[in-house]
Amino acid sequence: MSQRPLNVGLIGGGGGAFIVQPHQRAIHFDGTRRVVAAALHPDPKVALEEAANWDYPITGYTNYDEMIDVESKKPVGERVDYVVVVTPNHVHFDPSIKCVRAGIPVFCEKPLTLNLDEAKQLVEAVEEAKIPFGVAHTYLGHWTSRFARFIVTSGLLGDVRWADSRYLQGWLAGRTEDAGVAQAEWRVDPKKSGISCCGGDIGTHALMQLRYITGLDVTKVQANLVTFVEGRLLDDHFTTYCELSNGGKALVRASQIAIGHKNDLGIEINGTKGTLIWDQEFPEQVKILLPNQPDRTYFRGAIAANDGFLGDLPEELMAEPNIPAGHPEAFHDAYARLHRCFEQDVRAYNDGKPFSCDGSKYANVQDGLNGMQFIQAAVDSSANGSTWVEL
Ligand SMILES: NC(=O)C1=CN([C@@H]2O[C@H](COP(=O)(O)OP(=O)(O)OC[C@H]3O[C@@H](n4cnc5c(N)ncnc54)[C@H](OP(=O)(O)O)[C@@H]3O)[C@@H](O)[C@H]2O)C=CC1
Ligand SMILES: O=C1CO[C@H](CO)[C@@H](O)[C@@H]1O
Repeated sequence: MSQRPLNVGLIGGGGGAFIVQPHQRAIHFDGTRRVVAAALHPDPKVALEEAANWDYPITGYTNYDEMIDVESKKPVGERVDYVVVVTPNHVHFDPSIKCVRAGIPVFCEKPLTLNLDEAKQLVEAVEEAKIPFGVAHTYLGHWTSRFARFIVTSGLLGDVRWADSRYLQGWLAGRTEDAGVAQAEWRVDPKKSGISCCGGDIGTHALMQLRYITGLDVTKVQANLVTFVEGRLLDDHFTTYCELSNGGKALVRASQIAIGHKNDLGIEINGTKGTLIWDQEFPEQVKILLPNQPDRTYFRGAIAANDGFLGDLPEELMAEPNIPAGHPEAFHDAYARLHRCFEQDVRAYNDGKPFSCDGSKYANVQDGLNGMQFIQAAVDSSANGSTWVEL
C-alpha cells in the first residue's frame, strides 16, 4: 500500500534565494515528499507574502519560531515530518537546534554552523534527541560518488597514498559583493559567513568528497588562506596540505577567484594499485587508470561486474540508478537522492524504528562538525605561518 507523502517545511528561501529551488524540486522528485509549510524570510510580512505567492499552496509562517512551535504541537501525519534549512550560515544553528529539541528532523545546508562551538552544541543536541539530521553536501548524492566510494573503500585501488580534492570557482574574482548580488554580500561578511569564506563555502565540499570517497579522515592540516580581492575580510582562496588517517597525504583546496571555473569540484586519488578521477561537472563518469592497461571510463548505468577490474558489485548500489545510461543525471538528481535517503530515516524515526543516519548515504551532523573542525584548524594554521594543526 502506498504511504502518505512526507510533509516538509522550509526555513529560508524567499525573495529570489538560490538553493531553496533545487531543494524544493528534489523534495518533489519522487512524489513521496512535498513542501507544505515555510518561514521564508526574516521580515514577517515578506515571509507571509512570499508564502501566499509560492508556486503551489503552502502554509506560511511569520518566522521559524512560530513554525516550530505550531508544527511540533500537531500529531505526526499532520505536522512537518522534517525541515530544510536554507538560510545563510549564521541562521543555521538557531533553527536547527530548536527543531531538534522540538523533535523535528532537520536537513541543514552546509557549512553546518557559523562556528565550531555551535557545531559541538548541535551534535550534542542531536545525540540527545536521537533524531535524523542531514547536512546538504549535495555532491555525495551523485551515483558516481557512491560508486567511487565503493571502488576506493573496497581496496580496488590499494592503499590511498595521495588525493587532490579541489573546488574551484571564479564568481568572486571581482567585487561581486558591490554589484547587488545578495549571495556574495553575506558570504564575504564574517558575521554571516563565519571565519572563512572560500573554505567554509566550498572547501567543506572538497573535504567531504575526500572523506566520503576514501572513508579516511583528515587528521592535521597546514593551511594557507589568501584574500586576493582588496577590502575583503575573509579568504577567497584556500589551500590545505593534509595528513590522512591512514598516513596518506592530500591537498584539499578551493578558490573563488579562479576565473573561468564554474563549479569545478573534483578529486583525483592515487592508490598503490591505481588512480581514480571524478569531476562534478561530468557527474556521470568515473575514470580509472591502472598500470600498463588502457584507461577506463565508467558511465553510470553501463557498468558490469567482474570486468577485469571490478569484482562483484553491491546489489544496493547497482539497484539505484533508475534511468538508462546516456540520459544524464545531474545536480537535481543528486539532491533528490539525498532527500530520498533522508526520507527513509525520517519514516523509520516516525515509526519509532531504528534509523541509520550513519553518513553512508548523506552527510550527518558529525560530518558537519568535522567540516567546522577542519575550517577552524585551517584558519589557525594559516594565521600561524602554516604550521601543522591537528583536527
Ligand atoms: N549544498 C549546495 O550545493 C549549496 C549550499 N548553499 C548553502 O545554502 C545556504 C543558503 O545559500 P543561498 O541560497 O545561496 O543564499 P540566499 O541568500 O540566496 O538565500 C538565503 C535566504 O534565506 C533568507 N533568510 C535569512 N535569514 C532568515 C531568517 N531568519 N528566516 C527566514 N529566512 C531567512 C534570506 O533572506 P534575505 O536575503 O532577506 O536575508 C534569503 O531569502 C548557505 O548556507 C549556503 O552555504 C548554497 C548554494 C549551494
Ligand atoms: O555547492 C555550492 C555551489 O556554490 C555555492 C556558491 O559558492 C556554494 O555555496 C555551494 O555550497
